[in-house]
Amino acid sequence: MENKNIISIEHVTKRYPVGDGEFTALSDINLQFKKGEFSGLVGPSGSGKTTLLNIMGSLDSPTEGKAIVMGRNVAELSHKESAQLRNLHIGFVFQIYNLLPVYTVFENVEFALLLQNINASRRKKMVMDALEWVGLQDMADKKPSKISGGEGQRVAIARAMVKRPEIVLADEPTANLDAKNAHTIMKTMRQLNKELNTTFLFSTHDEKVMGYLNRMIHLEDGKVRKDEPIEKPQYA
Ligand SMILES: Nc1ncnc2c1ncn2[C@@H]1O[C@H](COP(=O)(O)OP(=O)(O)OP(=O)(O)O)[C@@H](O)[C@H]1O
Repeated sequence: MENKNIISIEHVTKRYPVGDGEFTALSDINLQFKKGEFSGLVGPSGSGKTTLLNIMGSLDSPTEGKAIVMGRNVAELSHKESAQLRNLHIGFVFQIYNLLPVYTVFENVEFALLLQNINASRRKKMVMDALEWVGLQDMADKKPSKISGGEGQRVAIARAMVKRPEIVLADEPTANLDAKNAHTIMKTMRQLNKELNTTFLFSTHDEKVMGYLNRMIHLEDGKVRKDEPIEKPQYA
């Protein structure tokens, strides 16, 4: 996989039915991502960032074109196969996957492993390693209501990373965080990107997030306006 594209988006168009007509959220998008990239989709609200992340995460399919993720065309996968692709290879840091309030931090992270056949002691080690990556090993037994927003977002990163996925998709990961926490979680993800060669792809409006990216893809009205490599990110 080293030099091959881990994600390839080929002529992807996405239309949603609205009333009697349809709305084009993505229009003929072509993008390739290599393993280990740390890149982001940026653009105004409604430009199609989340729609594109959903397609890359095999949560949605294109109306036209192909999304090839780790060599698999997501539109051709059965329900079970796309669930498997997500469970084994893709970590999500999405607002809609908030932490489950009745479970502890440990259990929230462990959930990502329960669909895999991993014994309890190995799971425990993996969860504690993931909590250590984000600096929360001492908070394993707390409930989400007893930790801060920034810590909660770090738990979400641990949950996305615990299975050591090849790809992490993060939709506005710093939303609702103050500057200090935003920098902490971005530094954590950059570190994991370097250490584990995990491919990260963000959707963001946040200048702080942009300051860490090695590549910035500007979306506007569902089209790629600019695809910009960044030699020297501001913070990285
Ligand atoms: N299920 C849907 N049905 C109809 N229109 C939709 C649907 N999902 C998204 N859209 C529309 O597609 C466009 C792109 O939405 P998307 O959420 O991808 O934008 P975004 O760039 O992520 O915006 P934001 O930064 O506000 O999250 C928007 O105009 C949105 O209203």
